[in-house]
Amino acid sequence: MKINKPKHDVNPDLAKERLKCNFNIEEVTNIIDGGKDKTVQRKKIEDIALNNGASLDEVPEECLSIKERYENAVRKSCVYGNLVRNEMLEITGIENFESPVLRRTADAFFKDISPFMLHLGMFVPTLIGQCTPEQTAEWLPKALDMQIIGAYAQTELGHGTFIRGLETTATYNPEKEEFVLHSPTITSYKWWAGGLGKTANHCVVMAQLYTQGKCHGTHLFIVKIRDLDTHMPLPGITVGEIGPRMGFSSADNGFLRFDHFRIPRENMLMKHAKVEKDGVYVKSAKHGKLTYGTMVFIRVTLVSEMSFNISKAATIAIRYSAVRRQTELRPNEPEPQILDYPTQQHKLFICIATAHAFQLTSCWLWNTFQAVLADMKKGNVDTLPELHALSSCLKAVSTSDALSHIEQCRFACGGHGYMLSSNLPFIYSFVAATRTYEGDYTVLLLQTARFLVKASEQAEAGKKLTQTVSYLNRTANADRLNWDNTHEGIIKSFQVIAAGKIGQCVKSIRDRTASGMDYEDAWLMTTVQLVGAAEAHCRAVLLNTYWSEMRKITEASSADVKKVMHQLAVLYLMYWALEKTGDLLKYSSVSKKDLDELQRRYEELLAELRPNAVGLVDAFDLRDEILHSSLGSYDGRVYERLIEEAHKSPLNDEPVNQSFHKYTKPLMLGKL
Ligand SMILES: CCCCC/C=C\C/C=C\C/C=C\C/C=C\C/C=C\CCCCC(=O)SCCNC(=O)CCNC(=O)[C@H](O)C(C)(C)COP(=O)(O)OP(=O)(O)OC[C@H]1O[C@@H](n2cnc3c(N)ncnc32)[C@H](O)[C@@H]1OP(=O)(O)O
Ligand SMILES: Cc1cc2nc3c(=O)[nH]c(=O)nc-3n(C[C@H](O)[C@H](O)[C@H](O)COP(=O)(O)OP(=O)(O)OC[C@H]3O[C@@H](n4cnc5c(N)ncnc54)[C@H](O)[C@@H]3O)c2cc1C
Repeated sequence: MKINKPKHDVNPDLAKERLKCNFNIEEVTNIIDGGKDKTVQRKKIEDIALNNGASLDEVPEECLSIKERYENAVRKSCVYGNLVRNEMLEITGIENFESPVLRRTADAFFKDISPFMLHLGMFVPTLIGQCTPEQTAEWLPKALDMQIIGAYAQTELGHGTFIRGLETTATYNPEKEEFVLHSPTITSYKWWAGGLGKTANHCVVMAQLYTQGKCHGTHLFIVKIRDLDTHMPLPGITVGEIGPRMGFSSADNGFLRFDHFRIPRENMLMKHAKVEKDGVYVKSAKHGKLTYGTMVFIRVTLVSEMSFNISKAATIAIRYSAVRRQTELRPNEPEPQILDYPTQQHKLFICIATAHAFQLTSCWLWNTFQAVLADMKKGNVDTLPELHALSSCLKAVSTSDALSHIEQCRFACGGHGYMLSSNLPFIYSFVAATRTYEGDYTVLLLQTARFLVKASEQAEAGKKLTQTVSYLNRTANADRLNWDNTHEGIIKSFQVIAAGKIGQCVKSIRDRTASGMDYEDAWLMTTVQLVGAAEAHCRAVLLNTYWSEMRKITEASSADVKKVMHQLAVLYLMYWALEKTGDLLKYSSVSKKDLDELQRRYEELLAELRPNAVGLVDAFDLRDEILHSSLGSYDGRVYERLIEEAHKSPLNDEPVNQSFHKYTKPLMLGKL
């Protein structure tokens, strides 16, 4: 495999680590990419991005003012967008505009985020999923060609989670064949939409549809908000940026208020429901929630996005841990590499395993999503509830796990991990947002819980369940599982934990309703348990999917690759078994002795993986331009880079800052 040769000598400790690696790195890279041809394609696309102006910042993004950061991000987005349009999509195929490869190369341009991300990330997918063929023909080519730039404006100041509570109205006027968009209250301001504040000239808007005096609930509309030539907001539109945030600092999250703003009837996205010219409302959808389709799509893609983010953080922290030496273990011996500490391995090796677990699960989820879309094309929506339940819990758990693993990577890098130049704070604050946006963690787990409670009741009634909950058919009446200290045994025990927790939720709800509570209150009182049950179900799905997909995908691999991939998956199973010992003790016959044995094997496995740690992160094949990290570069020149980055601080532009003469000196002289 062609690697991008470092310009400098590689740090000797890192070089030694690479000699220790006992498997073929390229083979693992191919597995992660989904095949050798995909690796070749990815590298070709990365070359286009990296040879054409990526990383073109003279001053680090974070040293710029808010305005400069935004303007710089727009400049780079235009360079990048042009490459996507003219070169990269030629390679992926236009239908793959959401390819993770494009997302990955975008990181070479932006440490933080592109103001155009939501254009490709949500605006275009909404057009694809919600337009009639005529509307698609009208809007999609313009959007893909970036003649129009869009945002996705759903959330309002007063409501994000509860979509049915949105207040923006779209009232149909049959005389003029127009909708009138209006924001009737302060809480109905659209709020948060990425790219809306300053960049977009169009947006998709979720609003309550009124026609013939009746509200038909939330529907989607495409709205031109700015003049295409002057970029001035159109009359009736108030639009702006919502202000500084924890992350997303180079983008322009926006607010938007409508004052009786008129749009043509054809601007309602009418794939699933329409308003006729005379104002008659016609619903064609066989399922009530198809307008939520873009959210399901993004939740599906976020699982792979989390794998990518963990792999970046793990690469940085593991390479750094190979270079960093700290503390004397024995007198007169060199300080060990911090990677030699089992506690460090415990923080970091799970990150490698989790990146693989999420990558394989995301491919499986993507295939499930495609199968559901194919069913829906044939008019069958029966498989949608299971997809919604799955994508909800996998989005919730993958973003939450990614966040805590990335935080561990930062801890693993000590003080230097706190530097923005390490890139870990950027990765962390980006992922922190994912736990909230596209459906908050708790809220989405409660959606999965609804599905699980129903499934449990069906299992109780002897009905055969769909694949991801079929374990409820086998375990619904099982009291405590006989502990079986094998890999399959661990997976089964997670299914029994999930079944036990779901069963306990059903019982709590029934007990509460039996004692006179109405169902809504009984549900509400049980929500802490319901969130736990949905999380347990998600863990069972993740463990089972990772294990079975890993075995499938490595069937033809070399023995060494098979071994190391197997070790990672076992590490993942053991890690989660040890994290959930309380649940295991409650729902299986596991003993203290079994758990001690599991702990011992886990610690041995960390030591077995240790020589391959750097090789495993090298297999993620993240080029320095994508990693943007003083701590994680391929050559391990950590200290040199930290100093180089320090010199870029604008505070070092002059030896004495003017504030000394203005404030400090007068203070020192008592002249303030
Ligand atoms: C040009 C160069 C540019 C450079 C660009 C660089 C790179 C780009 C390249 C690629 C991009 C790649 C990636 C981009 C990735 C990500 C994008 C990035 C950022 C995204 C930013 C975030 C955007 C947002 O946040 S948008 C707003 C999202 N909002 C939410 O998610 C709200 C959450 N709330 C809900 O979903 C719902 O309100 C709810 C909680 C589900 C409740 O809904 P409700 O209507 O009240 O329903 P109810 O609870 O009563 O349930 C009834 C019934 O319906 C079922 N149900 C609910 N939802 C669904 C559904 N979606 N599908 C199917 N069924 C559903 C529910 O289960 C109930 O069923 P039942 O009655 O129990 O049977
Ligand atoms: C960086 C970022 C980018 C975003 N981009 C966009 C965008 O482009 N377009 C867009 O439309 N939106 C966007 N959003 C908005 C985002 O989708 C919402 O913030 C998100 O859906 C959560 O909704 P909320 O803010 O109303 O939180 P709330 O619903 O108010 O949640 C607050 C708390 O209440 C809890 N809670 C709420 N409801 C329940 C319930 N039923 N049961 C139990 N607990 C509950 C939640 O768990 C949470 O802890 C973005 C947000 C962020 C942070």
